[in-house]
Formats: sequence, structure tokens, C-alpha cells
Amino acid sequence: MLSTIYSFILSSTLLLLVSTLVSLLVVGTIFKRAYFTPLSKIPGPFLNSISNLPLYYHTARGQYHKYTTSLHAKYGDTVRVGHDQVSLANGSELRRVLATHSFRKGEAYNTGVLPVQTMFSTTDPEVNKTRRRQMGNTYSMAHMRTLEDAILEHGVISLIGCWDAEIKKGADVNYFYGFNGIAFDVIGMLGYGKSFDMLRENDITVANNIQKMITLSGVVTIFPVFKRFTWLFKDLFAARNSLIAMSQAAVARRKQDISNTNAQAAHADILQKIIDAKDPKTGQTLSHSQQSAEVMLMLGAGTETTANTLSWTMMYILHHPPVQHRLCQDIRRAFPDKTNPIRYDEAKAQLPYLTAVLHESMRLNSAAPGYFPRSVPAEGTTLCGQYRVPPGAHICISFAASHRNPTVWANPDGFDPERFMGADGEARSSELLAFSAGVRACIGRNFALIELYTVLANLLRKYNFELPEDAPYGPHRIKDGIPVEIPGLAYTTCGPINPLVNCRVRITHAED
Ligand code: HEM
Repeated sequence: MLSTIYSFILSSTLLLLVSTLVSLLVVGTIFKRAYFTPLSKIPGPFLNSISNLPLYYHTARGQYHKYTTSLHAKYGDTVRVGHDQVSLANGSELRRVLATHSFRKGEAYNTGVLPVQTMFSTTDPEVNKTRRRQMGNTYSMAHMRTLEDAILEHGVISLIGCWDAEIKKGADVNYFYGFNGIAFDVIGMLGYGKSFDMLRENDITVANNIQKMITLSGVVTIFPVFKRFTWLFKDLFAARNSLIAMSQAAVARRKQDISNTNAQAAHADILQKIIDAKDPKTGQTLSHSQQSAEVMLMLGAGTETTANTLSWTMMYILHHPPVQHRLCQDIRRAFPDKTNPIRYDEAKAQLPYLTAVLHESMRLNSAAPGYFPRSVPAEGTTLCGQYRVPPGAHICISFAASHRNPTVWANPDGFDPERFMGADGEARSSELLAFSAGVRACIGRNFALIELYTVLANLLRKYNFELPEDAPYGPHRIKDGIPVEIPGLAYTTCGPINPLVNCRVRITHAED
């Protein structure tokens, strides 16, 4: 009896001791994170100062862009969004952070979801520099111009073919699915050697797999332990495996083709450029798996970004009929001969208002609105001349918030392409960070620009656009004097929510 009482007292005392220690540890950590780090001086919600969970929660809901924008509106250009994370929405500070390799990409990029690192995922400056030297020429404007015929053929010309058929049937079209279809088909053609037939056959397997792969990357970024539990996310890992296999097969097929026919010259596309990529400094080439990974990166980075930018731009045009009217007039006057497609260089040179509309659309809804964490280097840094950030902390990039920063942009939530016109237009454009800036800026920018200009210029010349009577969003739905935007959903790239319903549009031929 005595020994039972004795062991009960002992175990209760032990339990009490352990729970007291744990509580002290938790309370100590909370106090340290909230009050005893240089980050404590940075404004932000209390919960965020002790944990990254609120940030992850909003990111998992696809609302990173709205969440950080609302925090910046409340707390200013620098906000503490996590116990070791600071969000930044100040354009010149963002450019400073992004300018050099001193602020490396954070470990969040190192998801380990792909078998090898890519130009995008690597956190090692030397690997990135080598890869950008090896592939820089691939995405140069000079090289992209040589691919413009293919971009036109599998892009806007293909879309016009489909939409003409829909007009004959008297049906509405869906611009979101149209733009995704051509973005994937163009990359299929140039990066995989064959179109994915997404537009014509409505085969969305590849797009679905990309979505699942992005989800998987998000899950293992927040909870790395899940990398080991493949059975728990069978579907997501299956999508990843299928994309890897598809990319490896495309590279192998091309190599086989070349060794069979010695027809390298006939393949003037991006797939061939990636296979041939060589560092001009060292002569270093890419291994087979690196080539496949870069092909797959192009698919992931170059499809939804471009398609979403087109969708947002179309939404703004539809929500602002005077803008649509002026754009159509400009385009139809500058390019009356409809027998030839409008090309990038001529559109860029002759359609300044189209540039302004595109810029304003990318300002309000960047297809890649942010997170993109950068590690603070060993010497630490001071943000906005005010807040000391110690080494090891992360600076999260909020392009979404910086593009609506009221200290830089008058009427920040309003759609006003005029701000990019006239003498100040050029300077204003340099405030835009939709393609990021500095050493890790978007390498596919030229590719995207050719698609954006050719698609919009040719479609607006050819068709009149009108929202259906039952459209949930449009010029009829106004809040605070501004048409309500279709809400966005951001999983790395940000696109309109529920596109099946929200992105329907009625088109007629312009001459009708
Ligand atoms: C409108 C379309 C596009 C937008 C808005 C966009 C935006 C961006 C942004 C913001 C980044 C920086 C991300 C970061 O720091 O982590 C980026 C990086 C990148 N983009 Fe794009 N992008 C677009 C189209 C494309 C296309 C068409 C391609 C290729 C075909 C591409 C390939 C890449 C690659 C490879 C990187 C990583 C560069 C590096 O880390 O060195 N992007 N893009």
C-alpha cells in the first residue's frame, strides 16, 4: 500500500515537473519571439509575432496576396508576418533585396519535390548563376522572336479558330479556359515537341497535374515531414511522377530523334535549346535529369502565369467599357489589314495604350503576387531605414501589396491605365515588379510578353466582347465606386476564382 502511494506521488511529481518545464519552455519561447528579438520592433499582429501559422493558414487558403495587402494597409511597408518572417511592400527596398545574391532564396524553395534542383528552386547562387548563363540565350528576345510564328500559330490563331466555331454555334466562350489552353499548348509545342491539345481536345490532364504538384510543394514546404509519407498524398505524388516521366520522355524522344535523323537544325525550339545549353564561361552542359527538370520548370512557370495575366486583363477590359472601346479603336486603326496577325514588335511600338492596360492589370493583379522568401545575410539588414532584421530571418516579398501601396500609387485600387501614359508613364512602369527584379527576376519575361501582346491585340481586333446578362461580376457590380473584381485564388500563381461561371463572355466578329 505504502509503495503504491509512494509511486503515485513520484509519478505525479514527475508529471508536474515535466508539464511545468514544457509550459515554461512554451511561455519562454512566446515571450522571446514576441518581445526579445530585434523583430519585436516591427509592427504586426501579436499572433504572427509568435508563430508562422497565421501566414501559412492564409497561404493555404490561397489568400496570401489579400492577407498581406490588408496587413500592409494597416501596419505600413514593413510587417512582421511570422516569428521569423517579415513582409515587405516598399518598391525601392524590394528592389534592393532582390538586386543581388546576398539575400538568397529561402529554404522554402528547397521542397525536394523534384529529383534535381532547377534554376528556380535552387537556393545556391552559384548553381543559379551557372544555370542562367547556360540558358540565358534560350529566353533572349532575339531567340524568342525566332519562335514567334509558332507562338502565334499555337496561341492566338488556334484560339481564334476555336472561338469562330463557338460563334457559329451561338455559344458563349470562356476566356480563362481559352487562355490556359493556348498557354499550355504553346509550351507543349516549344518545350515538349508536341502540343498538349488542351485547347481543341479540352485535355486538362497536364494542367491538373501542375496544380497537384504546386499543392504538394506547398504541403511539404510547410510540413517537410510529409515528404516521407508518400502514401498519404498518393494522388499528389502520382501527379508529380507523371510530370517527371513526361518531361524525361520528351527529352529522351528528342535525343533519339536527333541520333536517328541528325535533324538538330530542324528543331529550333526551347526543348532543343535546353538540351544544347552550355555555360559560355566553363563549357558545362546539363545532365539528362537537369534538362528534364528545366523543361518541367518551364511548364510550371510559363503557363498559368501567362494565362492568368491574360484572364485578369480581359476581366478589367470587360469591367471598363470605355477602356475596351479605346483599345479596340486603337488596334483596329493601327492594324486595319486583318489578313496578317499582329506581331509583338509592331504591337509594342504602335499600341501604347495596350501597354498601359497590361501594366495596370499586372499592377492590380500580378499573376505571381508574392511570398518568395529571401534569407537575411550574416550581417543582417535594416528595412526602410528603420527596422533591424537579424540574420536567419526571412523577408517575404509582397508584390500584391507593393503594387497597391497608397504612398506610391494614387487611387491604388482603381483601374486607371492612364497612369502609365504620357511623360511619367515610363517612370511609373519601372515601379512595377510583376516579373520581379534583380538577379532572380523572371527569365521567361520575353516569352510572356510576346504571348500577352499578340493574344490581346489580335483578339481585340477580331472580336467585340460583351458580358452575358447573368455575369456575376462586371461594370454593374460597384463597390466604393469601383467594379468588384473577381476574387483571386493564389497558389504560387493567382487566377480568378470559379472561372467556369465568372469568366464567360459573349463574342461577335468586329465587322458584324
Ligand atoms: C506573365 C507571365 C509571368 C509572370 C508574371 C512571371 C513572374 C515571375 C516572378 C515574379 C518570378 C520571381 C519568382 C521568385 O523570386 O521566386 C519569376 C521567376 C521565373 N520565371 Fe516567370 N513569370 C511569367 C512567365 C514566365 C514564363 C513564360 C517562363 C518560362 C517559359 C517563366 C520562367 C521563370 C523562371 C525559370 C523563373 C526563375 C528564375 C530564377 O530563379 O532565376 N516565367 N517569374
